[in-house]
Amino acid sequence: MVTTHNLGFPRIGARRELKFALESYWKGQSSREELIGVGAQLRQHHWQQQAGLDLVPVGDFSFYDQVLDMSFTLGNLPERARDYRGDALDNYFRVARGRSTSGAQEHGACDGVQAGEMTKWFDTNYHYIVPEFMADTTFTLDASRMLEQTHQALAAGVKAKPVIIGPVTYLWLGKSKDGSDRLDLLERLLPVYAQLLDALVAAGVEWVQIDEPVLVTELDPAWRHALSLAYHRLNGGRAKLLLTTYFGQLQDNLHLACTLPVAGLHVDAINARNEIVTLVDQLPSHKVLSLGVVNGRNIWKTDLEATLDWLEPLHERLGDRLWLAPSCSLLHVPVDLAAETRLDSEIRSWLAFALQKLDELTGLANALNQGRQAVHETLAENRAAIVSRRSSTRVHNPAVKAALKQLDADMGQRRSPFESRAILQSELLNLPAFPTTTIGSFPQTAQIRHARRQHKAGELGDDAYTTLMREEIARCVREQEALGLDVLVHGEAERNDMVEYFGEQLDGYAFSQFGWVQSYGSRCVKPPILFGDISRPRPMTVEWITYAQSLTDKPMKGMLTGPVTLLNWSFVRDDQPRAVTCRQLALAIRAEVQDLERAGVRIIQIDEAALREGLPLRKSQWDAYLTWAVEAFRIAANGVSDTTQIHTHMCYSEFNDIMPAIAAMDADVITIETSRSDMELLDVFDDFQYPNEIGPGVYDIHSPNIPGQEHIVQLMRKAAARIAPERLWVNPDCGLKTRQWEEVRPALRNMVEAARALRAITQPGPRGSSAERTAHPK
Ligand SMILES: Nc1nc2c(c(=O)[nH]1)N[C@@H](CNc1ccc(C(=O)N[C@@H](CCC(=O)N[C@@H](CCC(=O)N[C@@H](CCC(=O)O)C(=O)O)C(=O)O)C(=O)O)cc1)CN2
Ligand code: MET
Ligand SMILES: [Zn+2]
Repeated sequence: MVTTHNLGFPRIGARRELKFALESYWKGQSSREELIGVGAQLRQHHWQQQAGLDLVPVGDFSFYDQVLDMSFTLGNLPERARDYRGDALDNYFRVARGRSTSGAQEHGACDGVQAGEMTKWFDTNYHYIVPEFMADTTFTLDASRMLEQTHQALAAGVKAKPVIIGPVTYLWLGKSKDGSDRLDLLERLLPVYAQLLDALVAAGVEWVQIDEPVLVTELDPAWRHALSLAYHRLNGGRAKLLLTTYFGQLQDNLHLACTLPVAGLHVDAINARNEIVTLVDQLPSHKVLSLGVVNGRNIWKTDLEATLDWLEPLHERLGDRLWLAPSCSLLHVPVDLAAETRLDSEIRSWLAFALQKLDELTGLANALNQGRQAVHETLAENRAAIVSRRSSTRVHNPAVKAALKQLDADMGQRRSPFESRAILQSELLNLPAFPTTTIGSFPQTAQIRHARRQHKAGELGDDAYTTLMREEIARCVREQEALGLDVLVHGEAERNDMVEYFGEQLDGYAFSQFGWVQSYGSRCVKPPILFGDISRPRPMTVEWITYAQSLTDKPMKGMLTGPVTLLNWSFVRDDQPRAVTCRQLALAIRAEVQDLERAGVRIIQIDEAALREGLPLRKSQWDAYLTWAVEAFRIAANGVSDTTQIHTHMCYSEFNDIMPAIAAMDADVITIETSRSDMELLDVFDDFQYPNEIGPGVYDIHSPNIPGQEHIVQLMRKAAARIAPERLWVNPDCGLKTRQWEEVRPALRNMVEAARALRAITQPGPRGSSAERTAHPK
């Protein structure tokens, strides 16, 4: 019999129950017990929903992040959080979210602490809390969370398979704080893992899923050796280990993955389909092979018959050793398609969310165990959906395909080089030195969200909604004028999200009502569903921006999301290369850029926050990706005259290995995150002689702390030591939507004051002047 199992279930809840419970607890509106109760109920419910499987994941639930959970399990708290005497859950949230000292003083305790760094989980839009290491880091087991959840599951009759992050991936995900080698900690880490595995077996489980997704990345010999050492050491215990990889191919780690001494191996059979036959050949005959045959990263139905055509011969060879699962944890997809009553029924028939994906898995297993005849109805229904999607006129739009054919290289080319553009733009815009601006969004207040919800529910008419949003924009403009900012934004009040908002307005996109996916902590996104050829039926932002511009004499930035970010943060079609989809998006955004220019908008920002995120996990594939991604941005951005200033924004700062691509985007101004790194990350712009203008973030918007004016001046002076001052802008790290006005106001006031102070102490040359001295990289 084929065994079915799942690698992880979306824990936020079908109605985001966990999000609301967390936020209410954080605001002090509900008790610790209530929060813990919601967690227990969600787990129970999710196990019930997975009861049709042979093995169900346990320990995949988390109150904030599974990597932070692992840090607590291993006793690896950041030094600054170690001797906290308060409640353990409270300490966990302190590390996850940070706590400002000023806030703490209100409670009469000094429990302020800096948040752990957050970074993206492989190539997903999920963000984890980075483990921190030092040469003297030691580990001690705290198995309480894993054991409680395991006991809860076993008591409820769940066929529990605990899930943990493997030791090598755990080290790989973390950062050394003192420059020491993380791998030196492996010897200290392994005994704690051995204890944890023993404790789980003692609790009554047979299998443990141990995730080592590092196996799909390029590993140097030291990391491969670490894997070998780790699993030879852990092999002595009684737990049956299912070594689990996902998100890619094993390639040159394939042999290693096959030979590590474990009881079973899980691989992503969506991304690594071409490796499976080799794997079956090489895998020792006592091992189980779990194939991830249902895509855990998208929302399309699996082609069941094609999958069976491929699986049946493998089943014949492997027999009971064959297990089936989704390709990765279902954390990255929404819970239940059944809730989506408003989706167009044709499009809906093509989709599968987490619960539907598990049904597909059971269907496949039944077909293998009992023959296709046993599930012929399921197969017929599935076939109809697959055929309908393949041939639907909703998917294919000849006009879009024709426009794509018309694309030529000139479309991605500005008319003049940056040096000439900078001079023209500076004459026209007449900005002071160190111009101040923000990244786009201002606080999304409860009133704004509430109004949008009422509008969506039909309780608030279009006109009333527009009026409310205009009022919010007007308020935002007034606030910025009062602060004395130089380049204003409209504040993005009318946008639910920077990606979904555009998805809702483009043809070729569908969107769900409840398709939430966790992005970090309690924050979720509802990725729109890109199912067909993309076109823009009408301008999307022009009215809002021209309204905002009409309220002020200061320049108003147009604000768009770029094609690469729309692609990477949507669920996209799998029936054509991503590069092609991206080019279609680029054409739609290009038309919007040109409409904004025509409407008199002189500065247009095109956010590419997810450009780096889309980098393939293997460096050998970076060039190909960057080539089409940069080309798409250039098509979107460069259809304007020299006098229009193009900005782009990226909310990260590690550009070291992609600098030529960043320069090739040729944006007039790029705003980036740098405040936490003390401007050191600008070295690469200096080394590379990046020629265009840069706004290094001086205000860490992820922290509740308000940056002082002095601090900002210091940061900017450090920036000016690396970048010619006439090419510098002053701005926050990212948008302000998750912050409160009470925090934003004083922070921006200090930022504007800092820019004024800078102007008094530094007199930069005219804009465009230093650019002439540096060679253009292309
Ligand atoms: N797509 C995307 N990815 C991204 C980012 C991003 O901004 N967008 N930023 C980076 C960090 N990730 C983030 C992800 C989400 C949020 C965020 O703020 N999400 C919001 C939801 C945003 C949203 O879509 N809001 C909707 C729905 C709001 C809502 O929940 N309304 C309530 C009702 C409220 C009321 O009636 O008062 C409801 O429907 O129940 C809207 O504004 O319309 C949240 O989780 O709280 C922030 C950062 C990286 N990845
Ligand atoms: N313009 C967007 C904002 O300010 C950019 C965000 S990048 C995640 O929110
Ligand atoms: Zn950002």
